[in-house]
Amino acid sequence: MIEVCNVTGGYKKHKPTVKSVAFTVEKGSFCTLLGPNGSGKTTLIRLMMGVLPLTAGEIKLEQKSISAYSATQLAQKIAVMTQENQIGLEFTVREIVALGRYPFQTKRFLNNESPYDKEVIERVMKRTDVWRYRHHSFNALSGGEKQRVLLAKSLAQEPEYLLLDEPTNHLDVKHAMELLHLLKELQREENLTIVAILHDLNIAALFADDAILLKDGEVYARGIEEIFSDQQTLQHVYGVDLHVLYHPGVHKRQLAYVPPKEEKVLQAFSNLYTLIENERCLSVSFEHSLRTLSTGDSGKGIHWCKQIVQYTDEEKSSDLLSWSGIDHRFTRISFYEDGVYTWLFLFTKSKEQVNVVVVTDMPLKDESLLETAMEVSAQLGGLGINRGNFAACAVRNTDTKAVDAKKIKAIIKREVDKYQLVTQ
Ligand SMILES: Nc1ncnc2c1ncn2[C@@H]1O[C@H](COP(=O)(O)OP(=O)(O)OP(=O)(O)O)[C@@H](O)[C@H]1O
Repeated sequence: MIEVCNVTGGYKKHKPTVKSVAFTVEKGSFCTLLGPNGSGKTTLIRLMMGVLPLTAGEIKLEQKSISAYSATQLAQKIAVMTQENQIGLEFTVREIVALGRYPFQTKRFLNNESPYDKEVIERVMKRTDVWRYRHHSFNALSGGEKQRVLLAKSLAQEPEYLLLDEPTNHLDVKHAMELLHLLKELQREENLTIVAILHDLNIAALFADDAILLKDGEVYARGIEEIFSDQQTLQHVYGVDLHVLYHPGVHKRQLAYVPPKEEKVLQAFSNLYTLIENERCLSVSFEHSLRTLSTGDSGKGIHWCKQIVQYTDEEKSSDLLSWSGIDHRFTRISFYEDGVYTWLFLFTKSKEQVNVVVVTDMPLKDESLLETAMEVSAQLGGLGINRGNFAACAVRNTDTKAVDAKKIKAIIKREVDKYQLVTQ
């Protein structure tokens, strides 16, 4: 266990970079240090390693102050992987990794490797996928390759604790995921305790068990669940607009960053779509993708959609929102304008079911699209009509204005009632 007890310190005595930071890293856990550039993450790692002096507080490793450990004793327990990407002398990759065995060697010479040292060096190089570069010069490697060599050097120390400063820096997505998987394996198999500075918040949310969020050298928030469920905290600390989402495949949260909004002049509603009605189909297509909720044969769910096609024959299309088997005799296309917003309704019939497409420039967010779908379903059901396929498209997927649910209900009722007359 590592205990960071009210630690203050940095580069200037009277202006500390890290201020009264306190947290505990449990043995065998994976804790990530988060925070924007300059928030003090690297400085905190340096303070934890005793590289920088503390002005106040204490760092304890297994209940004992780190100042009570000798440098060798500490190196036998903790390995640190920093961002030192340039090494002055010409070392081969293997020589760099072999430096990790230094704390265990009694005679401190490079060629004093025991058979066990050799075995460890080979094992960690293979595990980090750098064995094939063993005879290459370290300085001639790419940034990502160097990063993996530095990890191999840290692992060669066979540490119980591993402190990593941006380990995925320079790594492509495959190598970043592999490195994190490897760390998780080591955590599981060897009970390795990991403290890692991570800039990629989505990677942090996927792999870490615990998190400390720093802002201006102080702990602003802590805990994976607490930090990643709170959109406002992350927006405030990082100063970017983002959404917190659930990962579709695993029980984790992920972030979707929102680009700065472009000032767009909203076009007249009639210029936003193209309607085609011919023997083969009824198609509505949009110049830009619209936020769409649908139950079509293809393109089910909430997504962005550029075209909805309803075929008269049993045709199917997999790359756009479509359904088939409509009877043109029962098609009704109508508009509703309330002076501010416009609604386009397409009613069609296939077999004994009524399909509905609703397009509007009213700013509807996803919840309102869902409410629209439920309202259409309820209204049709109330009239004893079987609901078939459905799509609701919003020109603007925003939440800036509260949507008047009563008004939507009244518009849908009016249009469904009118359609009922067509089917009779
Ligand atoms: N050697 C140094 N001497 C003086 N000030 C330093 C030194 N290293 C860092 N600082 C300052 O300390 C503050 C915190 O830096 P630190 O590197 O700890 O932040 P960080 O959170 O790791 O940032 P990043 O995400 O950019 O790596 C910054 O304002 C930085 O300018």
